Amino acid sequence: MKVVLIGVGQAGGKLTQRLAQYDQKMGFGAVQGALAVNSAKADLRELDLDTVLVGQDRVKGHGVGGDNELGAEVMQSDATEVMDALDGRITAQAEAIFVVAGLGGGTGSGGVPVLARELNRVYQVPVYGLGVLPGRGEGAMYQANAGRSLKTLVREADATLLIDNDAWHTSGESMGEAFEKINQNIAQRVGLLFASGEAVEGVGESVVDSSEVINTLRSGGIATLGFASAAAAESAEENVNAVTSMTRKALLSNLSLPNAIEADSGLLVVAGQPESIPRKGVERARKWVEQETGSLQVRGGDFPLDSDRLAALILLGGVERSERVEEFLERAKEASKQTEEPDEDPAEKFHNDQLDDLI
Ligand SMILES: Nc1nc2c(ncn2[C@@H]2O[C@H](COP(=O)(O)OP(=O)(O)OP(=O)(O)O)[C@@H](O)[C@H]2O)c(=O)[nH]1
Repeated sequence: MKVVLIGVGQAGGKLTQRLAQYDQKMGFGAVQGALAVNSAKADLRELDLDTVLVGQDRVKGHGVGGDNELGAEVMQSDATEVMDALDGRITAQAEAIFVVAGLGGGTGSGGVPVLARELNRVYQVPVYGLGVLPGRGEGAMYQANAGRSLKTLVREADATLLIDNDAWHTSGESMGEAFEKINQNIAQRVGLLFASGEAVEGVGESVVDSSEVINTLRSGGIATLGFASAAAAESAEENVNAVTSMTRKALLSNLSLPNAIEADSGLLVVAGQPESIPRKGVERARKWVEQETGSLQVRGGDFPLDSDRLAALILLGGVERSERVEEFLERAKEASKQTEEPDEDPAEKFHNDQLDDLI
């Protein structure tokens, strides 16, 4: 899938750079363009990407200090500059645009929903969010910001792929130490998702194509991505168990939003040398994903990759009913009460007024 990436805020910029580098290193050619937008000049200077500084008149290049309402305002005021910088990058080949941000901060949190809305107005291709949720150990401001940002981004983007900062967090490790590992995990699995569906010479009909990624995300809402890999034996027959067991691992213990298994739609991609991918194993694993997710729309396909390993990539769409999302929204609502005036409305569901929309 040919994509254009726009990273907003510090985490958004870093992740966009990692994704572009991974795509280049692997020679996939899926990332067609990448841009970083921030209100903090110093964060942009560290990136090896084209950049746009927003909000200079309001914050003088110093960032919005975690104020995501201000983040949304500066993005709105400077939306024309950002859209101008994108001109010519979103070519006829681009199949999707991803706006990338840590949802707990200020610039990215406030800026991405605004940018998603602007992009959706102008471009025909789907606009997806790639959002990072703060870990449980991060402060109330991060949780509250992320709650409002997520709620608004889900409304404005065609779908939002979520990464939970606790997903690969091991005990004893600080959040800062964990970032490197998390970013690497994100670059690999999201990079493989972008690349699956790229045209490959002499492909068979079981090879996945970009429309399957787009169809899986068509239900909108929140999406998650699972990944696992295993050593491959040479013949496909010997790899049936490897495919089913790595599919189990990808879904049950390695989702970017852990335990968000109940889904509207799914896509299982098995990557590896084409002759080592067992048809029977992929079909068996795909059926198993259908049972586990309760979705009757689980697609399956191969991704030919020159590697001595096999990998399973599982994209799930429409996972917003999951406990993990509810648990996060509860946390965000509690944090909003702490950081703002108390709110007496006890409504508990996602589509309520307790977490105000940002825009
Ligand atoms: N996974 C990951 N998360 C990060 C990284 N850097 C920051 N975050 C998370 O992103 C949130 C903070 O967002 P930032 O991107 O730092 O903030 P910002 O958008 O630049 O906003 P301001 O600094 O307030 O202008 C927090 O929840 C962090 O946990 C990173 O490199 N990787």
